[in-house]
Amino acid sequence: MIASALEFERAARLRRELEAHNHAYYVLDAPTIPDAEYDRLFRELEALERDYPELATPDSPTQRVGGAPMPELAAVRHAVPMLSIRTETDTTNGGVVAFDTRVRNALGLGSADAPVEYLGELKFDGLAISLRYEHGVLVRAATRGDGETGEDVTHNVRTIRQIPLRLSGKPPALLEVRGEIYMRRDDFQRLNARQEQAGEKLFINPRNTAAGAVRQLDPRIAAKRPLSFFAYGLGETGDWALPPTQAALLDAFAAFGLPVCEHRVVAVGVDGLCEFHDRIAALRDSLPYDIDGVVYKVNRFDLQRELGFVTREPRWAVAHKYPAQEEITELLDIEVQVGRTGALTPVARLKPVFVGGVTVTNATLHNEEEILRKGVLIGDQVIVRRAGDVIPEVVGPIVERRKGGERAFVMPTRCPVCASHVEKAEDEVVARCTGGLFCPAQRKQALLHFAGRRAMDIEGLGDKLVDQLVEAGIVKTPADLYRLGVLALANLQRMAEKSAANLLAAIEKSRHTTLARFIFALGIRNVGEATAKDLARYFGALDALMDATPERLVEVPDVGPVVAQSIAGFFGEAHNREVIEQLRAAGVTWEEGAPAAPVAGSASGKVFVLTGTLPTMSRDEAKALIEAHGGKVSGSVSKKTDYVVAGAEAGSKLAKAEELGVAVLDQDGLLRLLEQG
Ligand SMILES: NC(=O)c1ccc[n+]([C@@H]2O[C@H](COP(=O)([O-])OP(=O)(O)OC[C@H]3O[C@@H](n4cnc5c(N)ncnc54)[C@H](O)[C@@H]3O)[C@@H](O)[C@H]2O)c1
Ligand SMILES: [Zn+2]
Repeated sequence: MIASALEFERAARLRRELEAHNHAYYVLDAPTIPDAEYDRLFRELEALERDYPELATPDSPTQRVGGAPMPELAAVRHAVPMLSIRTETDTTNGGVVAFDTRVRNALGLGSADAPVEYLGELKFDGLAISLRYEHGVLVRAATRGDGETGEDVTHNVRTIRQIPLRLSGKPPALLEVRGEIYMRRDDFQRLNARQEQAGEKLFINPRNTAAGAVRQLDPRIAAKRPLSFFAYGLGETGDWALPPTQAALLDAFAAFGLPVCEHRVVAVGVDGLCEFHDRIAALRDSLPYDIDGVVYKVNRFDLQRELGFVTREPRWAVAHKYPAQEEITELLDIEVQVGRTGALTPVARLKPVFVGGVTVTNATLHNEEEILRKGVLIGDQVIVRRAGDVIPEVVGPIVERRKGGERAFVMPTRCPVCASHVEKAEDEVVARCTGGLFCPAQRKQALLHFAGRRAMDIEGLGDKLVDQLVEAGIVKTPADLYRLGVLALANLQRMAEKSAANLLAAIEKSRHTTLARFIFALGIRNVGEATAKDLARYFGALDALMDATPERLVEVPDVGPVVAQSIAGFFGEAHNREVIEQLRAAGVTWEEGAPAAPVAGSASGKVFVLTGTLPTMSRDEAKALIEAHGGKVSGSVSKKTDYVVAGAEAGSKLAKAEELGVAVLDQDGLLRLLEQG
């Protein structure tokens, strides 16, 4: 066949694209498409070049390994080139049969000859490295580069604890060990958690993070990235009398103190390889690191030598890949889910995609900031990753594939479940629905909290019962509890008449409570039992609390701006007020008193901060004394602080007071002030 202009152009285009992807992957360590997509393009070009040999060029990506070395790093020539491995595309056992047949034919074996012995290994998803040991001492580490010339990365590799600087046992005078540097999945997650905390860019996946770390110019950066290593092959070996097989070589490596993966098996013929393939496939998710497949190698070195090489790969090895852990799909929409505590979580709705062995249709995006950080737009082509038993995630968009119709996600200002307003505290990343008492998404949580022992104390209203009551639609808000009858309860599964009567009695008993318990029972965010008590004491009556402004609320002892905002936000939501009215109408009562008389004491209206150890008073005693004189004690020093009371070993708060010019008192000074006013 003669290639038409169409095929000619397609091949040229594929070469250009693959070239650009090689650069992004091998040189920048920042690929923009998943490996699976790259492999599809690569195979398309291979097929074109096979069908139309005149399209093949000597510089085609199908003819070469890796990418150009970085000029900033010193070049290292590999005496024994670092090759690629042919990937068997047939994902069934056909691939194994084809490989075994090729090997047998090349070795001139007939059907009467014994099956070939192979070594099955894992195909680690990391970065190939060549370690040169002279007289047992690590003298140089080099990347693969373009296979002929790599980069000197000794300075970084020395920081990897798993790579011995000196071999143990009786190593030969010269030994080049080849292997894979990779990052464990848990190390990767911890690293990203640290990045997130520091507000820094998240890494995409373990492979590119490992490769990026090894190719840093500054070894201090590499030292901070937790890297691991497995040895699996040989470069230059001088006059070392080689072990006879790959299996024996790996044992020798282990004896030298080099890490060797435990999952390796001598497999006899096609059946042995298939068994290994299936066993590892079942194990893959539970391995602590990513693998993209298994590798089969002819075990005997004399046979390997006989088989030799083609352009970029040995004839004696083949890789069998597993389903990709990263794939491309379309981000159809971003929906918002409301959790039990009212947290709003954006969830990516994806065009179904097969990745990591399962079909994925949605993935969490955690929060709004995460979406901004990843830069994904609704309608984008995105990379989806599912590795191990980690939940699927959207890695990022493929920006080059945007068509212009994509749109940004906007966090709703109303809860998508109950339409209450949504609030996001200044120092929080999570947005929340404020309709705690009313929101169906938060119903179960709200009821359980309401019925809790330290709240309304409704005995017998636990997890299972709340589930049933909510799922049967019998109870929607706490107020509905007080309208329950025996009839409704009798319809529930496994509810005996006796326990129904007991529950109703417990509900009845809870009808009369205290204001503090009632406030706590409402489940206002950041309002615990102690704060509820303070609020009850300070305001005396519920209406006064409900109408208090944030400015007024911060006057309550121990209530800061964040708590004040939660309280005001909660009562600002009309739905919550409705439920409170219903509770009152249902006969829930408590004693109300007068608001705590503002203590017209000597410290009235003044804000104090306590720090260090006072000579005779505990911190609680000092606080009680200040409050008894009408003062307020706050936890941190600001411009609003009137006095800092400093004892022995006062720390940063004292320094801050001095910096802001706030008056500083010792214990005597405090006592004098409170006495005299
Ligand atoms: N996403 C992109 O843009 C992009 C671009 C270029 C390459 N790639 C990916 O890179 C890979 C191609 O690179 P390649 O030429 O290195 O081929 P390869 O990764 O498929 O196979 C060769 C490599 O396998 C590794 N390996 C792991 N375990 C091994 C073992 N037990 N024994 C021997 N070797 C082992 C070695 O590092 C070796 O260099 C493909 O997976 C491709 O998808 C992706
Ligand atoms: Zn809601």
